[in-house]
Amino acid sequence: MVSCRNLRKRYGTGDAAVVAVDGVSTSFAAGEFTAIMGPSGSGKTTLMHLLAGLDTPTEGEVSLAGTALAGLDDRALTDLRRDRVGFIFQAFNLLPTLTAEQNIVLPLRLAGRPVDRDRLQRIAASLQIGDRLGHRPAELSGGQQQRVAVARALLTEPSVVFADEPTGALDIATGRALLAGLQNAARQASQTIIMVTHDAAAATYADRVLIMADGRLWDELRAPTLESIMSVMASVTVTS
Ligand SMILES: Nc1ncnc2c1ncn2[C@@H]1O[C@H](COP(=O)(O)OP(=O)(O)OP(=O)(O)O)[C@@H](O)[C@H]1O
Repeated sequence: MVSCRNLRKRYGTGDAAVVAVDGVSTSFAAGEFTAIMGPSGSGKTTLMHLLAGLDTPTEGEVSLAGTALAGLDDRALTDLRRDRVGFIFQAFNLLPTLTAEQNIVLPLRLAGRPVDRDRLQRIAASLQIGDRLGHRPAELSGGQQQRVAVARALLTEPSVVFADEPTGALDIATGRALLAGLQNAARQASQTIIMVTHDAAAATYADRVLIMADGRLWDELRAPTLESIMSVMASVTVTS
């Protein structure tokens, strides 16, 4: 569903240049839930942005939902993202003048697609924001805003969902509900989930964990457990 080959991203030039992603090749199957882990600065967010077409690689290729991103103009890329991709990022990008519910249904409205009210209610209830739907973002806590962004990403049933630290601002119970929701989206709706996290407990919800170090893939775990993740993370050495 998503794949990349020899992906490289360099920021800046000369002495100030930073190679954030340094030759990554991997793929993410339909219905697979992958967590990306690694030390701060190891390139996790940059890799995710490249895979999502939010940033352009210095070298290498990305294919998203069967389409090579390099061949797309801005308009085609925007259409592909709107139709096939959901985002759960740290910046929730909620529109301040709209209510939570209006924010959640906005992508469907923009695409001219009908809103399944039952599904909306189910997703909102599972994320524990069912009683906050009439509120504007400024009237919601950070964690509630995050869950509104998650509901917005899941409602359209995109083929691929990118999540950047989705449990960061949540209490443990709500975080688990969110992770179980992502796991269900992968298992039941065959959505491909790609999640960056620092939280090993969160990563155990994934089918596999990619561990990055210095912009490269350091290791890959299938059917990860807390123990196996902690063990690999402890083995990561950072050279720069
Ligand atoms: N726009 C940018 N311009 C210059 N350097 C950047 C830019 N974005 C990221 N970097 C650098 O690229 C490297 C990888 O950053 P990235 O944000 O991908 O890491 P990360 O693993 O997601 O880190 P964290 O866990 O701290 O969020 C870092 O050294 C960072 O300083």
